[in-house]
Amino acid sequence: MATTRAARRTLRPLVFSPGWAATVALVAIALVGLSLPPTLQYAPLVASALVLGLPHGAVDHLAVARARGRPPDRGAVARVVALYGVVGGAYAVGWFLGPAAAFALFILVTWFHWGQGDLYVLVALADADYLRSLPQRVGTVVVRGGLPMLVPLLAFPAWYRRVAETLVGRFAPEAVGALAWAFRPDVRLALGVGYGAVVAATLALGYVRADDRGPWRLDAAETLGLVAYFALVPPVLAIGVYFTLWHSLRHIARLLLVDDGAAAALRDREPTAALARFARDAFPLTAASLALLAGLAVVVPNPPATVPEWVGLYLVFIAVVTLPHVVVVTIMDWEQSVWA
Ligand SMILES: CC1=C(/C=C/C(C)=C/C=C/C(C)=C/C=O)C(C)(C)CCC1
Ligand SMILES: [Fe+2]
Repeated sequence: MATTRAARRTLRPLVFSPGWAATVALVAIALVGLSLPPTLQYAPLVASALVLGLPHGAVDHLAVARARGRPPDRGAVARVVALYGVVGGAYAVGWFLGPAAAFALFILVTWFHWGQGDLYVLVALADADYLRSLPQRVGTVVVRGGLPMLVPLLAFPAWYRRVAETLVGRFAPEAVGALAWAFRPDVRLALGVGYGAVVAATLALGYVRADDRGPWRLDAAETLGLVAYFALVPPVLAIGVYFTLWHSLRHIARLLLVDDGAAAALRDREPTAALARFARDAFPLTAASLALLAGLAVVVPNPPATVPEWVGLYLVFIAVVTLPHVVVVTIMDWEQSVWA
């Protein structure tokens, strides 16, 4: 991977510490039995529309060319815009036609995408060379993506169902019934047992194959720490913090490393200058996204009226842009040999 050591060294503490600090703090708060007021629980997800969250995808139009080591020209930008129009547009129509299926797809796509984001960090920033084979890397994606997408279903099924209802309810409230099976205790038990087996097998194989145990220990500590986090912290708060300070921050670090100007700033130990470049690149499409979100609020059958309903609609919007975003990130994975 053609990223210089100096740039990675500047980046590493900035990438890992905020996510760790926030997860440890929220686990501690949960363990002492405190619960944050609902407004505060929604705050990180609301803030993600402006800070880190939405912006992390708003440079996709530049990211593919940069990952290929080329300056993004008009053609490259136009191709990504077309990808968003076609793939995102089709999926948006899908939400109107079959909102329950669209929700299930959202969960599966996020599972893959948040898993692939962590796989990149392990390989590129944490030197996880014990991940030697494709099955191990697939296992790692299943494990890492399952932390935010499956653990809350096991620990907080009522919350999970309520969020599903709020998303699906913008289109057809009764359609959520089609998902009832996923919340049954026997289904959740089976999912939990199967997932636990994949976690144990993936970590055990990594342990055996690790020459240097340091990166493996980091992987295991993050995995088990996030199991505790998603099992104890109420899901809307947990996902909001994870989306911004974990997934998005890590992806932004990846974007800085493929932007020559930002990488040079990182080599000079000027992370603020690197971040300023990112903010400038991300601003136009973040603003455009918020305008599209406002448009979506007008055309859905049941426009949002409360904060949770607005958050539900925001998540539908995120779902729609995440599908093309995953295509972009998967091409980056390919260019950067993340899977092999
Ligand atoms: C809020 C929330 C949920 C779903 C959140 C999702 C699916 C977010 C996806 C965000 C993406 C894909 C961002 C882009 O990278 C759950 C799990 C239903 C549980 C209850 C709280
Ligand atoms: Fe992402």
